Amino acid sequence: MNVLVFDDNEKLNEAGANIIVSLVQTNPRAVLGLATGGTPVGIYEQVVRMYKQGLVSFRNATSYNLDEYVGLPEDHPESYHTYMRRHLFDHIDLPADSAHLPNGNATDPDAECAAYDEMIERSGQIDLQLLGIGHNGHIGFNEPDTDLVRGTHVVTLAEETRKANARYFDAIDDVPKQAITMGIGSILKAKTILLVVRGADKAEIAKRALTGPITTDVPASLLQTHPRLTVLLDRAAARHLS
Ligand SMILES: O=P(O)(O)OC[C@H]1O[C@](O)(CO)[C@@H](O)[C@@H]1O
Repeated sequence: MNVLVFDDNEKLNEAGANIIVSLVQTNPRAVLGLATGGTPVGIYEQVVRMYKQGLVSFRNATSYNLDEYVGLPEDHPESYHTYMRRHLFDHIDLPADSAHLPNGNATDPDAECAAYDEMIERSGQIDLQLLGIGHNGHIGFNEPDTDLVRGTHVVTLAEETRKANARYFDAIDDVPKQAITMGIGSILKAKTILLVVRGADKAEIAKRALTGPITTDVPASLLQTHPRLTVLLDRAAARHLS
């Protein structure tokens, strides 16, 4: 595990963006696993800046997002489809048909999940999976549980997750109760993983995830088993790590 701690969030964003951009520069056909939430916004800003400087092209790349809410229209301002367009896809040359997110409005969600896994498989697996972490240790929307699911699946969101994400909606009742998420197995199959953790409110879970026991109670703790994991933390999130 390669752990890097930053005093300055801009430097963290640049480091994260550099990892993504360097991968696509050396492998223009790279398969990127992308994340949403507050955590990666600054990294996407830096990726867009580097793209606009002509340093990289995503023309031949492919992306798969971790998750999408169930039942939210694709063009809802808080859908992850909209998020990705707003923060990244509208600003780079990644072809629209190469940018994949689960369809949270599929009439047959199980078939949608199976098809999503098959597509990732056909792309030859994810080269770099970008991840944030929930306060309860979720990655993607894999919530703490007695068992974790290997592939893409429909998940019922933990109340804590709905409360955390309520800041983006008018009211907590508007936050969807379910999502489609890539499973822990799909995440761990990525060739490299880039976990980003920011803020004092994530310090406790960062410590549990990175140094605590490997347990389904903290899904992110399974990342300790990955041979090529890089973690970027700001100083506040790293304060319980020695
Ligand atoms: O970055 P945030 O907004 O704290 O969210 C943490 C994680 O939870 C999710 O919202 C669920 O996938 C991720 O997008 C994110 O990485």
